[in-house]
Amino acid sequence: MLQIESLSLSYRDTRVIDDLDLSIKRGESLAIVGPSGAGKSTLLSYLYQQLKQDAALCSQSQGLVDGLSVFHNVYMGALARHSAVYNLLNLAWPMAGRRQEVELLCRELYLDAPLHKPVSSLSGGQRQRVALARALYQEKTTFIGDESFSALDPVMAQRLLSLVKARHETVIMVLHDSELALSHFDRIIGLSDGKLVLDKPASLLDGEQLACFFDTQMATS
Ligand SMILES: Nc1ncnc2c1ncn2[C@@H]1O[C@H](COP(=O)(O)OP(=O)(O)OP(=O)(O)O)[C@@H](O)[C@H]1O
Repeated sequence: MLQIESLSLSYRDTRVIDDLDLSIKRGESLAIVGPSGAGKSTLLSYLYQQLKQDAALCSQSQGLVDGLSVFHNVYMGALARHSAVYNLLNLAWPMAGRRQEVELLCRELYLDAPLHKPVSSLSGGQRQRVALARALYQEKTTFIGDESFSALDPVMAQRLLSLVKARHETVIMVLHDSELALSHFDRIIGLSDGKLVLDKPASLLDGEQLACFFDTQMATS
């Protein structure tokens, strides 16, 4: 699906991704781990740029429009699937079918906030689920997520990850949770200072081998 060779990325004079080789196969679930500043988000946005025709991105910054409702924010995921006129009409006067779709999706994500509520009044975990719903509503074959579950408890994170995997052929995610990476992903890659220092099937790894890729575990070890 994607083959990257000798990739280097910089911000001004600072090298953030350094001489990285990576291939990703269709159908894989790939977790990206690494301490803060290792270059995970930079690599993820590069992957999205390469795959965006078929991929939905759920980024760390979320990109929600605070003044707009849950419905409007989620519906934005479908803008590319409809004509401009249809979108304008539907954003002004939401159609029953679209409302039902968004409502059902929110229910599947255990998001109990009313659809008309502005996202500015939601909790961090609710906002994260609105961003997730918008990405799922794009109905792409690949999901690219940057710490998409960081504001949720581990049980909820596992439920939502299962849902994301059921709806996408390929899943690529930056994770800050070694349990989740080990239990739900086929393959784990680890970054350190912009270099790819780990690339193994999750079945060959354990929590101890991953500890150095997580800031909290580094701080407590
Ligand atoms: N827009 C930017 N301008 C300048 N430097 C940046 C920018 N974005 C990221 N960087 C730098 O690039 C490096 C890697 O950042 P990146 O966000 O990719 O790391 P990360 O592994 O995702 O970190 P975190 O886990 O904290 O989100 C960091 O040193 C960061 O300061």
